[in-house]
Amino acid sequence: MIVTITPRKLSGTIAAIPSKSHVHRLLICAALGNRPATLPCRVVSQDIEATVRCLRALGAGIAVGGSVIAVTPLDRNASGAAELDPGESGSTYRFMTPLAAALGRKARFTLRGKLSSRPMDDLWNEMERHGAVITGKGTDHPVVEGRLTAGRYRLPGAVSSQFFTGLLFALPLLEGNSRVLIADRLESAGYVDMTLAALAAFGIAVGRSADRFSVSGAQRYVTPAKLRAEGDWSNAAFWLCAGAAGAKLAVTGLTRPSLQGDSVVAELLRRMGAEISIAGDSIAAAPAKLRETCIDVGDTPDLVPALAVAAAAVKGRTAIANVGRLRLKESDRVASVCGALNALGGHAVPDGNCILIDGCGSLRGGIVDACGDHRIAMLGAAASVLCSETVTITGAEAVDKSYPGFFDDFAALGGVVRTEA
Ligand SMILES: O=C(O)C1=C[C@@H](OP(=O)(O)O)[C@@H](O)[C@H](O)C1
Ligand SMILES: C=C(OP(=O)(O)O)C(=O)O
Repeated sequence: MIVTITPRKLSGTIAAIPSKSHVHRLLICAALGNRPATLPCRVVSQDIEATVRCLRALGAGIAVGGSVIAVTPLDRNASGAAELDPGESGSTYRFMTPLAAALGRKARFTLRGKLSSRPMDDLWNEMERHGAVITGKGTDHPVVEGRLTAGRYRLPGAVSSQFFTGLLFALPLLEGNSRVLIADRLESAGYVDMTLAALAAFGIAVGRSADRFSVSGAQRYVTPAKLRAEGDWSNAAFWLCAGAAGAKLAVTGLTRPSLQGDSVVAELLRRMGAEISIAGDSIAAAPAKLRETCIDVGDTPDLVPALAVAAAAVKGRTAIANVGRLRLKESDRVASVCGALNALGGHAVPDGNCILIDGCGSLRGGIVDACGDHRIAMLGAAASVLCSETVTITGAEAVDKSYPGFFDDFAALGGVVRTEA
């Protein structure tokens, strides 16, 4: 799909969609829980559909409809091979791999897009040391068999926090006690904190110290009375950064303090000089004279495409530091973020472990290739608030991965959007 945007001043308020990271976690816990549960979820993205599909394949009963996802827990004693299709969702894939092995299920995966080239080796190595047999590595159809055993796991902290989250869902189901050691600094740590909070809500205890997680075996997931996912700060960041860059935009339904590390975006924009106002669960961002900053995104990699829009509005340099792991996402986001900004007349370059953005307060317009990446498509649209000419986004359907109604919301804010097949 090709989307062409004619620049307009945007204004208005958007209701945050449910956090996909939080919904993944609540669905997995509910599928392992002790009774049926319902989760309000008014927007079901492709990634959420992926988790629903995989949990169904493992035997959970899941009905999606009427802004609610109803979950009947899976039968832990089910056996036989399961066909798991995580689509392009890295979270789903890395959460399901140890979970299927903990349940002793043979899992045949079908991976799509770039997913087979995203890192898995460190997780697989540890799983193989603990009872799993994995074939078809590096293909779109890896197969995981064998039953995972408890013990001492050791993983690098600077590849993907999703390895830790996957193990933390799985290890409480095993017979013995386990430890998961963090080989170096854990990046994207906020996502693991979100996992621990979801587990705690289901009565699962995990010990946490600076360099390890301790997990007792034979724990039971006990479904709480009410499930509710927070509003999605990662996607709200596009509206807030577009607001800081040149529109007055507000997002409602954002929890504070939040389980999501990406909620730091409000603070980061304030540091850049944007006018951020907070009233209850509503956050508004308005342009002001933005200043040069250096932002470390080791814990919040998904914010970079949105922050790049705010950085283009600064008259001066923004250094976005600790970006190495952005190369491991749906696209190489170091290249695709720079490519998108530069295609619109901006100045962004990779510099070691940084992206340097030299803004001049405005952009020209041009053609942005979404590179099969939802967050790059959203970057293109949000950046149009700074453009004097049209912005064309090729592969714009990528937004469906996390935010299917993105262009409807953009139009609701006064955006002028033309769509071609
Ligand atoms: O656990 C999660 O929900 C996520 C963790 C992060 O991945 P990494 O831990 O690989 O950085 C993030 O980029 C991804 O979009 C969602
Ligand atoms: C990287 C992302 O997701 P995942 O890793 O789940 O594919 C994302 O949503 O930006």
